[in-house]
Amino acid sequence: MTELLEIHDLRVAFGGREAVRGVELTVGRGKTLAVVGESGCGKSLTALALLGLAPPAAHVSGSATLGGTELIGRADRELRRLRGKRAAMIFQDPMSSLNPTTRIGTQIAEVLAIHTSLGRRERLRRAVELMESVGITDAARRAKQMPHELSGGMRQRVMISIALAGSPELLIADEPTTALDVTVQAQVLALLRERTRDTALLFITHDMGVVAEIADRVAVMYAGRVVETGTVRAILETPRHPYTAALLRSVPDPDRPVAGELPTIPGQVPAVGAKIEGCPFRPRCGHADDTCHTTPPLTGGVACWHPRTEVPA
Ligand SMILES: Nc1ncnc2c1ncn2[C@@H]1O[C@H](COP(=O)(O)OP(=O)(O)OP(=O)(O)O)[C@@H](O)[C@H]1O
Repeated sequence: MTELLEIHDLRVAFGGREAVRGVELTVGRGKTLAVVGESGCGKSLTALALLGLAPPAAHVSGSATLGGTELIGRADRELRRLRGKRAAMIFQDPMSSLNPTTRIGTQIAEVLAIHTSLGRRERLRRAVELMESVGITDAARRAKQMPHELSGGMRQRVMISIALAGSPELLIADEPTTALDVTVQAQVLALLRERTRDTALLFITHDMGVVAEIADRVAVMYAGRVVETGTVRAILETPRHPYTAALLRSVPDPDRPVAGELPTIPGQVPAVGAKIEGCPFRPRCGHADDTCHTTPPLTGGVACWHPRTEVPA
């Protein structure tokens, strides 16, 4: 059976310099895939490219199908129609998506105007209901407030309600809890888990604690490619790619990873557009040998010529 989202050889380049270098990913219906990797490895660009939201200077190629519909190369007009209805996205900073001078309730009602045939009064009533459904207390009063009058956690709840208003098949969340403090982060994650039971979720994060909390499967990205993919359990307990293992090394208990930043790995991620010969992790890898001068394909969930087979102690 085909998966809801199937990404094949996705590439994003700026003036011939590739930032995303042939991403392979799938997300099943109603499943949550966490995409992890160090800053700059192309996580956000991959997500933006799917919905036609990559910067205008970006050249996007390859294939991404949502329920069989090809997204790459589609006209802006068609992608606009698709966004919100079949796929929606929430970002780290809700202020960047909310209109600072419009009341919260009105903004939700505007989205409902696109997705439903409700009249104006019904839309406002439904907006308040949606706010209640994402745990916003005193919603009728808050609906009349401006975005800056709400806390970061409340604003993110509003964004989640807006994103889910059109009942999309796919929700993309790019570091949606990174800017929140730990308690609020846990509440927003719980809400996302609860509200996306029937929605496929592509969740971008650099926080392994969050991965264990939310995902069914994980894709690890490095230098614009997916280098390992597997179930949360397999990735956290028996990482096979040396990069994944390095990311996890400072996590004391794989069953209960600590929340926080990824540990730093000596060396640097190859720059955007840098010529990469063979395995992109080779210069930082303790297991590299001559074989690694040839690019390892992503076979059996891991792109490595020397995948680890042992269970880490
Ligand atoms: N408009 C642009 N022009 C040139 N390069 C860009 C542009 N936008 C992004 N890039 C480059 O593409 C690379 C990948 O960016 P992306 O935001 O996808 O990384 P990321 O993995 O999401 O990182 P982070 O976790 O920091 O958000 C970055 O190194 C960035 O500098």
